[in-house]
Amino acid sequence: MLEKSKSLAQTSSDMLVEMHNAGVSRGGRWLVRGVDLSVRRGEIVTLIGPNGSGKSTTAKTAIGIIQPSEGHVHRAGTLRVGYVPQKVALDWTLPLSVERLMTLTAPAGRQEIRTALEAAGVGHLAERQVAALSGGEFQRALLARAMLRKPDLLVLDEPVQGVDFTGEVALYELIRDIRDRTGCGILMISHDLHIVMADTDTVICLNGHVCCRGEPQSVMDSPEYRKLFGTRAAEALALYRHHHDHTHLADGRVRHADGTITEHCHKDDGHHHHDHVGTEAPAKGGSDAR
Ligand SMILES: Nc1ncnc2c1ncn2[C@@H]1O[C@H](COP(=O)(O)OP(=O)(O)OP(=O)(O)O)[C@@H](O)[C@H]1O
Repeated sequence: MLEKSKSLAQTSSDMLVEMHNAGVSRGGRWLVRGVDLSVRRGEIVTLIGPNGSGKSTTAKTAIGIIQPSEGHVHRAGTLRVGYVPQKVALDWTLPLSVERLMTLTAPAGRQEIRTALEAAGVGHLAERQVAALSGGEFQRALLARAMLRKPDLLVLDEPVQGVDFTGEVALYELIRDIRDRTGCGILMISHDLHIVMADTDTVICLNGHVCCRGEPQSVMDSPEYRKLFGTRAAEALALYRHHHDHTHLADGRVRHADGTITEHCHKDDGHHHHDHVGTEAPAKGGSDAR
């Protein structure tokens, strides 16, 4: 198996990370395969997909925490990564202030910490115990910590987990502000199959492979949606739906719409007829079950 991960001077100066046909296998099983992905400076790329579809594995492979089992990952030579993982290992019974949380992974000066917390909208919580933070406040603190590294690439694994809808909209606005202010690229994993930030440049839907990709079109103008979530939410979020034209069998093989069964599927293998991205009616729907 090929194992390639390298920095290439030949990528354009804006290119932060590129994956070409990257796959990760463990114990004889492909966790994810055939991933093509790139994130440039100032770009927001969102990974969506059901649980276990390989989103975290893909993000970790992009930043070098995991080496690809096949394919290639190219990162800009001087790439600084800010990473907010899905799970943070904390002993919630121990006293830990927000300020101290900021220095658990790397040292940072007090002023620097204050500035980062202010920028994330939680400057007033520096002395607060982490266990006493709300879900949204905790995610903001983690974002502030990631920003301390002044990253070129910010990788956010489910940044709105445990956050209610209003908090989710506010967090997405903060993430967009961070991109606008710093010009960093953002690779984000969305916890929701259907809703992604309107500012996302590219949505990539994974299900062990790239099912489909494209731009989310922000057209949330249905009266029902606006009534439910408000006009502001409609401006901040976009709905992304897609159709599946194949089924993942229990043994890992793929049954296509035309009835054929293959070991794996790729978008150009001739079995797919309508991989696409579209903005549709706002009712949640579309299945991505294996
Ligand atoms: N080190 C590992 N060894 C074996 N299997 C693994 C390993 N890491 C992840 N997996 C499996 O790979 C699959 C993809 O996991 P991954 O965490 O990338 O999915 P995900 O899309 O991020 O899921 P979720 O939405 O639940 O967070 C899962 O079935 C998971 O159990």
